[in-house]
Amino acid sequence: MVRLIDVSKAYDNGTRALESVSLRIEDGGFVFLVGPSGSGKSTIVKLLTGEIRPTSGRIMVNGYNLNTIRDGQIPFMRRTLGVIFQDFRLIEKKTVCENLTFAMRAVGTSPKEIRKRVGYVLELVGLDCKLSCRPCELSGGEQQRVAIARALVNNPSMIIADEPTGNLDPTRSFEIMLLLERINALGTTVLVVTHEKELVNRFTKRVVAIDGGRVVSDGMDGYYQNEKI
Ligand SMILES: Nc1ncnc2c1ncn2[C@@H]1O[C@H](COP(=O)(O)OP(=O)(O)OP(=O)(O)O)[C@@H](O)[C@H]1O
Repeated sequence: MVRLIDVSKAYDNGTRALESVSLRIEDGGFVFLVGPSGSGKSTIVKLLTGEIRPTSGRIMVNGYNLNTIRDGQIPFMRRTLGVIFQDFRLIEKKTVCENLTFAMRAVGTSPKEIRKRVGYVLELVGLDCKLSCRPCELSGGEQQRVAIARALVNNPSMIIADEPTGNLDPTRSFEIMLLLERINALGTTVLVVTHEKELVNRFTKRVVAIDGGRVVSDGMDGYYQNEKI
């Protein structure tokens, strides 16, 4: 479970990125986080991953209190999260299989478990036939599916997808959202940051909208309630 309680963030140059944000995402939830450019979406993601600390307020992520967490515990907290970015961030010189294996070796998984899990996640994202390809041999949508598979290999409780469809055409974007919906149905909590209004409107999901660093709406309607956003 994720909780932000009255969280504010001012950067070193004085920019007030978030003002008293409170947000709760239950285990197994699916949430779209939407808002215009500069509204504070990435700041929320960075706070959740422990990349930055809040100026005030409390943050809990999957059982870790980020206000009191020791530096040595941050890698363990991060293992509860799988993060996906707009630009995929795959290792270009490695094959699909090696990209996934690398992420699992980094946390000390046994070779037997790696083989089993890599096969499972690649089948889940529909890329089991591409395991020997390098990223440059794949389409944008396929590369994003590899990035999703990599985020899933270590079995995180939650996937955070930061503009996962920003580089994809509408059909591929919809397929990626369907895949994230399927992953959510299998039990993983999903937070998707996006500005793609049409895409959000195709799903009936909780939509949290932020503007000027504040939560301006939070509802299950599956559409932007605030026309300005
Ligand atoms: N490292 C930083 N130092 C100073 N100000 C920052 C920093 N990072 C972000 N900001 C400012 O904080 C505010 C929120 O930025 P943030 O990146 O969270 O917005 P966003 O909603 O993710 O925007 P976008 O959709 O364009 O990525 C903006 O005013 C931005 O200029």
